[in-house]
Amino acid sequence: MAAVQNQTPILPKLNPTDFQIPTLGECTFPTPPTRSEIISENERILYQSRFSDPSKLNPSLAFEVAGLRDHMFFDPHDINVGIVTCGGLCPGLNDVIRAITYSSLGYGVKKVYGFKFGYRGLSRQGRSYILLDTKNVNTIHYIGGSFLGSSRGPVPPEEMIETLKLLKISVLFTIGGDGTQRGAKFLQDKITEMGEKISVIGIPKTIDNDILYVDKTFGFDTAVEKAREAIICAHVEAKSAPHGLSIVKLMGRDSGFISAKATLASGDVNICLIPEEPFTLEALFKAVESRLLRQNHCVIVVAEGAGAELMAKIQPPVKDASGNLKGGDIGVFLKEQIQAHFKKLDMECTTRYIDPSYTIRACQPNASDAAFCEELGNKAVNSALSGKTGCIVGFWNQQFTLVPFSLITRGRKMVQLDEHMWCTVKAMTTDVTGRQ
Ligand SMILES: Nc1ncnc2c1ncn2[C@@H]1O[C@H](COP(=O)(O)OP(=O)(O)O)[C@@H](O)[C@H]1O
Ligand SMILES: O=P(O)(O)OC[C@H]1O[C@](O)(COP(=O)(O)O)[C@@H](O)[C@@H]1O
Ligand SMILES: [Mg+2]
Repeated sequence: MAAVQNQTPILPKLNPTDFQIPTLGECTFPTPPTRSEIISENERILYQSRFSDPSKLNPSLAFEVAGLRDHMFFDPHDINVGIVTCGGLCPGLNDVIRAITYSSLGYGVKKVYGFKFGYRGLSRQGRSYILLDTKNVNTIHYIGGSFLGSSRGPVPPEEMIETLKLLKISVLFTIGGDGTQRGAKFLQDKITEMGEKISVIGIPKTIDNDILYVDKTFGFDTAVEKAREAIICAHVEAKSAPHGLSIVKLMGRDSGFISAKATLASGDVNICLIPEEPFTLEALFKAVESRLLRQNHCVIVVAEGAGAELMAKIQPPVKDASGNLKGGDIGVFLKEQIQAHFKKLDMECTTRYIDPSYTIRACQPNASDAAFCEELGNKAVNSALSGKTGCIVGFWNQQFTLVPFSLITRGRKMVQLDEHMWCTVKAMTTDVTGRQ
């Protein structure tokens, strides 16, 4: 097998201090009787759970546990909290908003502010919010999207702090992806510099599942489920036409997890293209051609960030408002290139192009994601009341963790070309890297 490239710093040099969560100070308020599990401050979740030599296992490389402590830093009856959702939509946003609202009010928090349209709602010019209560969030989990709206684009941390202080907000929950948590880190650094006692707790959101040190983000399972439905339809279309070719484009700017997982889940994909593994058009044409001649149909799944090097030759990538690089439409490009190729060959190829991107991320979460969101929201509130700050509530080895902003903002999680999941995809599909 050709040497694989490993883009993600999955096992970078980590120090025990990298896992330390900042706290606002001593917890002096006894936690009221609660149904929530009380976490001892010393409990940890090992970073490395798989090993061959136990003597080399370093137990100080471990995550703090998300959840309630026996004492609280904040007296909930004295504080207001805020919630903001930023970046692209993701199934489950409303479920997390609802869980945080219910949990906060359950502890007796005075007011829950929901900021409108991302960080913009915390800015001086665009300041906009609504008070959340059990009535107005009661049924928001029945639908997708964000009840608060979302946006991309920066806001100076000074302006956000001004808003937080004006509304006497002691905790801000930042629901968003890597960009949001970078912004949250910026904000929390400024809060520390100014000596303010405001906690910033992130809840990682992204259908792309590209957050470092988090096994799975909410909405990802739903996105895979929806992507699989699209692939099944694409397969039906391809099989029903002479020399039928279906191309399904899925989201995934830098990481191809949705495409890879949906390929595994459907079993109907013949070629899977992700940003992490370059491919050549020549190898792709050859693979489609031989598949059509042998089996009469072919299904290609392509993540939006795949073939970035090919696309860059046609049109340089542009930046979105948050600074994320976006290339041209790889799905449309492939459709046109393949059609032109078969025209030249004078070979029939009935091409269908399916792009379910926005329908996948705007939908209601599935049951498993909805339950996950409920727990994430509760863990976020519990951790914030315990004086934790500067971290997200993560999920690692089936446990809810606290992961410092400084750790998750080191990069983006990507598919490792030698990991079992991708190797299984490769075994089920045709290689078009041009290396074989
Ligand atoms: N390095 C950064 N510093 C400060 N704010 C950032 C940074 N990166 C992103 N943001 C802000 O976070 C928000 C969401 O980021 P974005 O990348 O669009 O989505 P996501 O959080 O889903 O990755 C935007 O308002 C963006 O301006
Ligand atoms: O149309 P938009 O808002 O730029 O969203 C598209 C982006 O959303 C995503 O699905 C998720 O990205 P974020 O989690 O960073 O918001 C990307 O894969 C995709 O490029
Ligand atoms: Mg992002």
